[in-house]
Amino acid sequence: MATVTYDSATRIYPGAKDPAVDQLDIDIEDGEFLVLVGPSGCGKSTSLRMLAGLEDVDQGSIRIGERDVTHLPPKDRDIAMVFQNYALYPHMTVADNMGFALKIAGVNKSEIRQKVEDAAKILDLQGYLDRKPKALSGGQRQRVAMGRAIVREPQVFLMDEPLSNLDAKLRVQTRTQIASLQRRLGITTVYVTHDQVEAMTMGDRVAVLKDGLLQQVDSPRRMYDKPKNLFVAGFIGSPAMNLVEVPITDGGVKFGNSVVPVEREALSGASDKGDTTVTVGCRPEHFDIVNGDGGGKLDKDEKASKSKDEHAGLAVHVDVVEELGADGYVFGSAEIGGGEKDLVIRVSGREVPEKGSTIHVVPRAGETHVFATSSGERLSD
Ligand SMILES: Nc1ncnc2c1ncn2[C@@H]1O[C@H](COP(=O)(O)OP(=O)(O)OP(=O)(O)O)[C@@H](O)[C@H]1O
Repeated sequence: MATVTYDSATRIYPGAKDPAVDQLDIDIEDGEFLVLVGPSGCGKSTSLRMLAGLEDVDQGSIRIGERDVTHLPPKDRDIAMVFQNYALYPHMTVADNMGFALKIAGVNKSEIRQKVEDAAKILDLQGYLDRKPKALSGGQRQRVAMGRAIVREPQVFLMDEPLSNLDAKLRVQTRTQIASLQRRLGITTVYVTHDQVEAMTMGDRVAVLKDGLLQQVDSPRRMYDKPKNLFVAGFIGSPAMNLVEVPITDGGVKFGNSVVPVEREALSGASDKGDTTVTVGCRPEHFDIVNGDGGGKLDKDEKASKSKDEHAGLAVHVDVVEELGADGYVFGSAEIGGGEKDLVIRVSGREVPEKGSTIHVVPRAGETHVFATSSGERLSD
């Protein structure tokens, strides 16, 4: 087991103008499950391949534990990689596939057999050791690829989209299995995915990349609750956070009729930069329906007592309703900051409003986010 340190690690592909990975700094703890996530082309595979030794590091360095591995060949790094396509040898049995790296390393036959059987037990592959990969399901092949990594008992696991060839249901099952297996083995793991749900459900911490630049590295909870900038706010969460540009006014920031508290210094910081607007964010589940229309949450007495709030509510015209069973999502539009803005609002699956109706909502106190419109940086706490 070991820590992994990216220290200003940079990769510039020959002939490229901009770095594919630009001064990446991440300290990964011993035994940690770190997920690299971001849109296509953001540099996550390159970052992983730099750690694997499959891509040059042009500036900066990478360490595994105390060892500087920046210029070591892959075989000397004590890592095991699980690829997207599994890269199993079709002519070898499952057992031979799993034990191949140990055979090359000169480990004796009985020890290899023991390690393969131990890994097969963990992965529920005992009954398949004599089969060839073509006689396995996608999920079983994926487990063989995992098994091949496990038998090597490496210091670090590297995984590049290992679930992308599985269907949606199996992907959900397998991600839970991989996450719990990793926790059991306690081996430091770096995992690449473009799927933010996968990132949030599997990682101890998540690192979001964009255009080769690290945007934020944090626990899934913090990433969701306190996105550092507009990009992370829009990327993490599904459906995405509602982000609306509104004018800066003296009393703070107005979202419909609700005033969103922002520290005075943060606002003056934004206006010092010449910004006349800020961007306010509110997640779909952080709106309260205040008039009961369509929301139906409030009984008559409550409605009467809430009558004051009705005036505070933002009128949202319901364009489309997506019913997902437990939840429903209202896709609507509202007038905010002098313009018509699209909004997504989560409602209870049993109380979805009619398409074409109007509901009134207020962003829940303490659940709004404020970002500088020009730089995208977070202004609110
Ligand atoms: N061998 C290469 N030669 C030149 N440019 C490359 C090479 N490999 C990747 N790139 C470029 O580097 C950038 C980062 O690529 P990378 O594969 O790391 O992205 P990614 O985030 O893993 O994307 P994806 O999710 O699509 O796999 C991209 O702009 C890509 O076009």
